[in-house]
Amino acid sequence: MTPPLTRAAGGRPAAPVRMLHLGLGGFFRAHQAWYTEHAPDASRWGIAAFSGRSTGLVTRLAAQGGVYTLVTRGADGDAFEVIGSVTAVHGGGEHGEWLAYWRRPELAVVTLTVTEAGYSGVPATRGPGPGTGLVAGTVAGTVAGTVAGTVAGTVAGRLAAGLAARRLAGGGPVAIVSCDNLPGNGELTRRMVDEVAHAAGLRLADASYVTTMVDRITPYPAPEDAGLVAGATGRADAAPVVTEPYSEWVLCGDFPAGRPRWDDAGARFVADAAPYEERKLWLLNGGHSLLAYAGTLRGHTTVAEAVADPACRAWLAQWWAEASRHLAFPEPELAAYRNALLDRFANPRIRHTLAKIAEHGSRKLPVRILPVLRAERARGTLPAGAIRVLAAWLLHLRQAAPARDAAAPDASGPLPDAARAVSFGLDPALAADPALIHAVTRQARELARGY
Ligand SMILES: NC(=O)c1ccc[n+]([C@@H]2O[C@H](COP(=O)([O-])OP(=O)(O)OC[C@H]3O[C@@H](n4cnc5c(N)ncnc54)[C@H](O)[C@@H]3O)[C@@H](O)[C@H]2O)c1
Ligand SMILES: O=P(O)(O)OC[C@@H](O)[C@@H](O)[C@H](O)[C@H](O)CO
Repeated sequence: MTPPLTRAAGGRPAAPVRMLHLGLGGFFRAHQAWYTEHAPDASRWGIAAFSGRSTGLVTRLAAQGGVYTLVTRGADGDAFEVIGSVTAVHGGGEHGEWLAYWRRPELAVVTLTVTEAGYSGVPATRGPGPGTGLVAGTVAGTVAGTVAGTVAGTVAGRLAAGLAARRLAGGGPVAIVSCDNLPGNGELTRRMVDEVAHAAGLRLADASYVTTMVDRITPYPAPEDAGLVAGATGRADAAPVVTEPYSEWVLCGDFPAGRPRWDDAGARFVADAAPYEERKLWLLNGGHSLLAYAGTLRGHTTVAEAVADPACRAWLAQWWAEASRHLAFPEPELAAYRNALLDRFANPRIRHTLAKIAEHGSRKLPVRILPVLRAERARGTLPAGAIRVLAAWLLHLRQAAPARDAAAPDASGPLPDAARAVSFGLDPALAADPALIHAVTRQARELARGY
């Protein structure tokens, strides 16, 4: 029988907890935990990671002391590495433990990967922005209850409760680091926490909200991963993660209580993360969304399959040309970025499903596609690449069963009406642009007929 992977057998000694993480998924374990593992001071920086709600992964990881195998999957083979930076794992319902970590004076950094949905109600725009809509009596009541030790349902509520508990315990400032695919994610997090705290009348410990651009394609784990790891490493791991070789982390903000030396592991600290966020969100994530909707219409199920199709590649090139016009990088640098991206998308050994990427389009398209669409409309053009994404999404919403997106009800009925209603849901100004709605409708008809 294959012996199990444990901290004592195959791992390394656990580091003291000085970091908290919310959103114990695959990406956190392939990215932030990996950078921490590779920092030269890793032995001083342990992470306590909490799931959103589920406990399956928590149970499996806890049984092996938090360690797991990271499989780095290149086009020509796999590399296996045991990651030991996660010292403790908890289910999202363990609120007493959550608050106890916040009260520890040595806590310095809190990271988040809670998906776009974790920021629901907060418009994903830069700057102070309008009200977040999170201020409801129920939310305020929940936060107040959490401080007393009961259940908090939202990301903002959990953070506010933690900061309130820290203030009561006399703890110093911490850094809160959002690692989700949203522009200005640090400021966004600050707004939602402040609004909830204000509504609940909570006084919070000081926090620095760090904005980051994160990048490492990490598909949802597949059932066969565990067997593959056991065969290659001789250890039975119930919770391995498969990721691509490429990795990038750009951070902007202060760490008042210190941080691991992530820069020595390849992370970059910059004065303004916005250009990096835009490049990644528009070219990579926007490209993903295009393939997720238009590639699926052509019968593909993974990113690699879709980019092997000349029609999809041409659509991608068209979208990238439009987006690149509005990015703050020299064209040769963008060309190199796009070429590298094409190789990453084409990695045939990474099984990244289009169905997973297609989820929650109404949260994703506003940050991945709309800034480019608006900039193109402002210069009087009808950008075919961006319009194709909207048209393919519209068809996806009309076909998806069961509907997984809040916009699905708007997508029924005659196509022009559906195009207008779905566009209105993204941004009322789009629905008031007849040339655009006409172009989306025409493109949807063409896509529906098939190429
Ligand atoms: N997977 C990638 O390639 C990748 C790359 C860059 C960034 N990201 C970011 O990381 C996020 C997570 O990706 P993943 O692949 O780990 O997904 P995943 O589905 O494996 O994990 C998501 C985690 O977030 C938690 N979560 C979801 N909603 C929550 C909520 N409302 N409150 C608290 N926790 C919540 C879940 O419980 C789970 O632990 C993405 O949505 C994206 O924003 C992912
Ligand atoms: O994780 P999501 O759902 O926000 O988006 C799906 C993909 O576009 C995304 O996960 C990318 O693979 C990732 O952002 C690459 O760094």
